Amino acid sequence: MPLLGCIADDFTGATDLAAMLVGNGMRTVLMLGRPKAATESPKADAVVVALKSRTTPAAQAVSDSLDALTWLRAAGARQIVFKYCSTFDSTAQGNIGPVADALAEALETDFALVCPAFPANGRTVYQGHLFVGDHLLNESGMRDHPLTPMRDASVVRLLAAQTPHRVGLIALPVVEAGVPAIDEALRALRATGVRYGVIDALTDDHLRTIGAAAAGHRLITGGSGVAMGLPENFRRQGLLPFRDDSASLPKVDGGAAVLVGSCSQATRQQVAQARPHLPTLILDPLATPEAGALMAIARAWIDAQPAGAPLMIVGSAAPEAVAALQKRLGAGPAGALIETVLAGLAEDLVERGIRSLVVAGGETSGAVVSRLGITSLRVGAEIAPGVPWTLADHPAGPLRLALKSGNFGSATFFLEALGLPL
Ligand SMILES: Nc1ncnc2c1ncn2[C@@H]1O[C@H](COP(=O)(O)OP(=O)(O)O)[C@@H](O)[C@H]1O
Ligand SMILES: O=C(O)[C@@H](O)C(=O)COP(=O)(O)O
Repeated sequence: MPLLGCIADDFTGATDLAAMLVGNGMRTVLMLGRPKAATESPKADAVVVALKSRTTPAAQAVSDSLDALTWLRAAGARQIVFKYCSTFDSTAQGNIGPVADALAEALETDFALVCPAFPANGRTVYQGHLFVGDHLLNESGMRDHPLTPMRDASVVRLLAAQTPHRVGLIALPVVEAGVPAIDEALRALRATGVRYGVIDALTDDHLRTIGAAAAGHRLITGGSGVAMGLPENFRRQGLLPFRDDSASLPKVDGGAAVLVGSCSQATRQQVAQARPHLPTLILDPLATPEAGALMAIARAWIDAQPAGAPLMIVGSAAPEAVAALQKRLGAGPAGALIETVLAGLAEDLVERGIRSLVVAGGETSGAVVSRLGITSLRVGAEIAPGVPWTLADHPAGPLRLALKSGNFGSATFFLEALGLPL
């Protein structure tokens, strides 16, 4: 019976969180999409349900999240984590606020922490402001995200625009003063009717303290960083044994491919580094803005590549090219076009014997995994912080998948993932 139940708003975010839990000694199963009511509870210490609810209409995101919550509670989860992006990816309407509101109400709690910090990947929160490396969120590449452009760095303000409830701040000195000081600050916030406490965190030590302070919380919201300290709470209660076997996965034979849908600066750098080492197709959706025709071009290219050699297919582009396609098709349809094409190509590649797929982009990963009909993943060791290899059952045989958040990984990530010389 799982101790911890998690609801992630996209698929890469779910693998990130699962990697964090595995790395901290919890056996973790990842369920892709809303589990059917009759789905048996997996034998795991933690279950992460991966939704594609970050950019769906808010009502859909709420209903999917509530369904996941119902299933997780029936499975026995004692505490719930709502995982969103460490860059707080959302729009002015949601979906973080509406989903958090609905989960809090269903769990009958009047308070939840809001902790997007993930220092291992450069996300820190100070005075409630989110930094990506040494830039404020709104001055980072997230400013130009195709679906969720982030134009403010104040997490308090961003969340306040998405919920009718009050949002407060637990500032760094309180976190540094330790668990009793955090408890005291939370009591004070609750007493004034604050529903959400954005909490500062700059280091893993801060996250572990925050995790300890959240031991009794029914609902915790944040990036994967906030989960770092949670396994220890269960260990302290004698509910979780020490485990050191959580990350090993069996070997998988077959070819490898990289599919890129993320337009983030980090991913575009990774493409630039990998391109000289990998046969690469850069899709041109502006020239061919139709899924069937774009796929036909890509299929012909795939068929012309040497059998067994790893390859890379790139749908993403620089901000000007993204803006041009969005102007022509609309932002939603432009994103859907690239997602549809990459997901269709993933299916083709698996048919052609590819067994390891590296997919860059959260929405893109969701589209690929859904198209492949995969419903659960075993989570293995990390290639880079927040990006583990995972193993999936597929009718063609076991598949290795690395679902990479657009922003994660060093410039050589694709080469590292494929085991190519750097
Ligand atoms: N050339 C392009 N023009 C417009 N949208 C694109 C282009 N390439 C990719 N996209 C879309 O951008 C979105 C990127 O989001 P996502 O896959 O979640 O990446 P990230 O992890 O960086 O957020 C996807 O919907 C993808 O289809
Ligand atoms: O928290 C994070 O940064 C990631 O886990 C995440 O959610 C990734 O989202 P994408 O950047 O859309 O892949």
